[in-house]
Amino acid sequence: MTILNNPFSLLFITSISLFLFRVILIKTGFIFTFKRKWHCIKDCFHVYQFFKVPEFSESMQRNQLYYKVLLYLHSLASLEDSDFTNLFAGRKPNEILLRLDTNQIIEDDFLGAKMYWINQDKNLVLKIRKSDKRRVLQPYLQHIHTVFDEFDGRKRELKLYMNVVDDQKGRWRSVPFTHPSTFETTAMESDLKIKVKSDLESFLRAKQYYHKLGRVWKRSYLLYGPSGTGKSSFVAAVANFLSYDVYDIDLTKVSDDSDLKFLLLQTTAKSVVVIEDLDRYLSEKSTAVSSSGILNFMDGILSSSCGEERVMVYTMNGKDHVDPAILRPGRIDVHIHFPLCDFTAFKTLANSYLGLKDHKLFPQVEEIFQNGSSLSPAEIGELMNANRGSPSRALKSVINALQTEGDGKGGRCGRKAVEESGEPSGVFCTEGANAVKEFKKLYGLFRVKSNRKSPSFNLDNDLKSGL
Ligand SMILES: Nc1ncnc2c1ncn2[C@@H]1O[C@H](COP(=O)(O)OP(=O)(O)OP(=O)(O)O)[C@@H](O)[C@H]1O
Ligand SMILES: [Mg+2]
Repeated sequence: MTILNNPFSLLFITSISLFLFRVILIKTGFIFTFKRKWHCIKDCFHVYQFFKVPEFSESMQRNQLYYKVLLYLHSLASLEDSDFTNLFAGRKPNEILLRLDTNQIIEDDFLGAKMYWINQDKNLVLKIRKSDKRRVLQPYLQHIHTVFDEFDGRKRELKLYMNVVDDQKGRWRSVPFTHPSTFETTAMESDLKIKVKSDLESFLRAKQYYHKLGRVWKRSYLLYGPSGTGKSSFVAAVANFLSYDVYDIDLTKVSDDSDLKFLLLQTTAKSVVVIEDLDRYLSEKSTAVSSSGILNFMDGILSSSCGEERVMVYTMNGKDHVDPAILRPGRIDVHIHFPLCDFTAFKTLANSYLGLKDHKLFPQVEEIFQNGSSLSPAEIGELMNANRGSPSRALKSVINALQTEGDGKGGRCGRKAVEESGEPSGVFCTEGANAVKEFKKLYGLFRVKSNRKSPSFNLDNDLKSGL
């Protein structure tokens, strides 16, 4: 009693009690529970309005706003305060990304109003006080657009989408697209490279132009040529050049023509949609999609509603056995031939793989190429890679491989030429030939060997610089 009568003791006990109470509040999470209850009580005195942003529209098209909002929410600091957050490894070393989990609520402040986002399965729901709605809703949505555009302006993380079978959450699965191929690393005629780049650049700027013409804002390319000539690498270079995502369609996983349409519907703008080895699918009939299904995919009415701002790419080993309807003028905008390696392509490869701009063996290589080439850039690149420790050895092994792997006649004749020149190249000759054979086995290159003598890259259709 005497202690309680003493004001100093009383003050001391009160301070200790308050301190302990604070510690309990903070350490136990009681304060969070209290805050939550308080919110519930406050909610009873406000009327809220809800706005749903679904991932897909009624016609199963992807809703761009959904992705914009999701990206915006992932940029908010308050994401860390959500009860349950997913953690993912980022692209940079040691980078960790936070991602909202389903049924979690994230808070945002805008112009003094509280905005709540609820992540439901395939929907994002905005909860906002009715009294704030008229004042803040429009500016808030505009703010989300601006943040997204700023983010998109910086180099965004590209994605590679692949179609899967029987998936409940949509037909596309994505992984980060990290293919390093660029136009600089692709060996092709420099004139052609410049034309393709300017065609893509003018396509990017031509939205109004296409619409004035009543055309869908898309551009399609057919890449054809033997295996290992850089068709797939070219697709990656296009995607990196445009900063577009890639949708790679595996036709064996498409159940019928309408399924193919459905897949196209689910692609997003700013993307490269690719069908690789189209000729093989059609000739082997390894897909349930018909030729007319492919034609509809290429230019069907569907593309007018969801084909905007897309680059479509089809690759083939050769055009010979393909339905002429697919190749008819006007259907695919640009045809690009990918030939076997020529001297120009060789020099680009030597520069990339060996850091060589010139070498005393170059004239010899050029002479061999003048008789026609028998190897693809992939094969020559692999020989250079295997001998990258010694540029001279790499070049000799390329020379020997070109001579040995020539069309029989070229092989014998070439080897003789080397032997006559007194070069100690017998070893390289065998090594080169074996290396190429091994490489061919590895990459399944023993298949089609058509178009062996393909003198240069060419565009079947002139690229229209006006577009
Ligand atoms: N023109 C080229 N320039 C630079 N590298 C090339 C070129 N062609 C092929 N390569 C190299 O060879 C490898 C295989 O090339 P790629 O997969 O692009 O060939 P492809 O034409 O798509 O073959 P396929 O018809 O078998 O699919 C790649 O790793 C690439 O680096
Ligand atoms: Mg390929």
